[in-house]
Amino acid sequence: MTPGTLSYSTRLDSEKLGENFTDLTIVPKAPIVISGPSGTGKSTLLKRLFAAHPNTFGFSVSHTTRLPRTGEKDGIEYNFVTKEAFESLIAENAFIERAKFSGNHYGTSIAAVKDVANKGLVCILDIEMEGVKQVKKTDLGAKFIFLKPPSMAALKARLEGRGTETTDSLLNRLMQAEKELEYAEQPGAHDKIIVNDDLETAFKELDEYIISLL
Ligand SMILES: Nc1ncnc2c1ncn2[C@@H]1O[C@H](COP(=O)(O)OP(=O)(O)OP(=O)(O)O)[C@@H](O)[C@H]1O
Repeated sequence: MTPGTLSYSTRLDSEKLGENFTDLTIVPKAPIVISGPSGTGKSTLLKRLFAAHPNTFGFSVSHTTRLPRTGEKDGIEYNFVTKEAFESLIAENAFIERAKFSGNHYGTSIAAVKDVANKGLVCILDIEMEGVKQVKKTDLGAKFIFLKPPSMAALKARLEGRGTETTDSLLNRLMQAEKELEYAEQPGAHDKIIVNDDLETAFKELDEYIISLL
């Protein structure tokens, strides 16, 4: 079955049976975790994946203490919260994973993951290395995909090209990238490693792998 066929028939079923319906025969029980250095292209590829398969996947909306970038909306890209609010959620054990990165807290709440499943969608978790390690400790049975940049030079160029980083945050992200790449080298760290060099090729590989899980 081609990905196109799958997407089309899923959309038809949804239209016939209700907005939130997804054919349970093609929905895995486990979330799919995608990680990789900041700037490697996770958001870019996931946007395409969601567009190619409407009514199939959902993001859990993470919490963060970092400030919204231009155009980002609360509750859409992230739940933007204060440090105090984030700490209260930690105390309530609300998170399945959380990490501090570039001076800011990020976290995925259990409620946010459940919200996705409650809509009949497969939860895609876009998280960083410490989060991956923490999800591995749970019994969610997640599948782990690592998105790798073709080189550190390409990663730096992408972060610079995105225009979102200061000199400091760029350096922090590149240092963190080295750690992520080192972790990804460990056998069994991820179920699938995809190099995002040519965007079309990387998308095809990601799409085919994910469809093979459904
Ligand atoms: N294959 C590619 N070739 C060239 N540029 C790319 C490629 N994939 C993504 N980019 C560009 O690289 C930049 C970073 O991509 P993106 O924001 O998707 O990364 P990310 O992994 O989601 O980062 P973060 O973890 O910081 O959110 C963007 O400007 C994007 O357009």
